[in-house]
Amino acid sequence: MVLGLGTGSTAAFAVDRIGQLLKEGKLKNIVAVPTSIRTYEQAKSLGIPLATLDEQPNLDLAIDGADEVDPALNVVKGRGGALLREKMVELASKKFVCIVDESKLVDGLGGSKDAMPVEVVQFCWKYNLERLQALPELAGCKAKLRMNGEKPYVTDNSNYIVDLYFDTPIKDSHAASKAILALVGVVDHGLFLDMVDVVIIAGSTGIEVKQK
Ligand SMILES: O=C(CO)[C@H](O)[C@H](O)COP(=O)(O)O
Repeated sequence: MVLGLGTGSTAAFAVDRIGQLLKEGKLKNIVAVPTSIRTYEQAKSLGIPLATLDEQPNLDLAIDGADEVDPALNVVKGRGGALLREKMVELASKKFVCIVDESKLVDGLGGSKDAMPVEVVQFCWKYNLERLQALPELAGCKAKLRMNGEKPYVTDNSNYIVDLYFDTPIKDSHAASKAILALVGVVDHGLFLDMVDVVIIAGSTGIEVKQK
């Protein structure tokens, strides 16, 4: 089985568990494609056999966390900065499972008031930040360059991230996705639309599984 390994504090538990099952001999014949350098290092330290997307372009299953989940199982991802590799790996997977806790559930994407990330090239990032903020499809959003201390945060792909903040949920996330991707210099965004097959939600009363 070819497995996509997500990034973030929740996905890290899944990666640990996969490593443990391999060690105990309860899981065999898997190869995993990590979605970030962080996850690559974690998986390597656990002895999980690894490959790149170039080597394994057809994945059976990808497991990852998410920042927001709407009722149609569309999600926001990328507050951990790994959105581009996550989207590439998860789109290449036959099945994509998200694991979240109930705090991630929203009525509409952008509704948590926290960041919806957009990965942009470093060249004239400010120009693109202003163009993102001015898109009618993102009406009223505030855009901020993600920082790492005094310096801009740099992704595994050597790009910057512009975080978008909304007062109210995005009206039409498909239109927003299209408009963002039409800006030259934008690499990708954290709207993962029509991608998730299953969401496993941990809540105070137990586990709930939602599927498409
Ligand atoms: O998209 C991601 C990283 O780019 C993460 O999956 C997302 O931010 C959720 O992280 P966490 O499980 O730590 O809340």
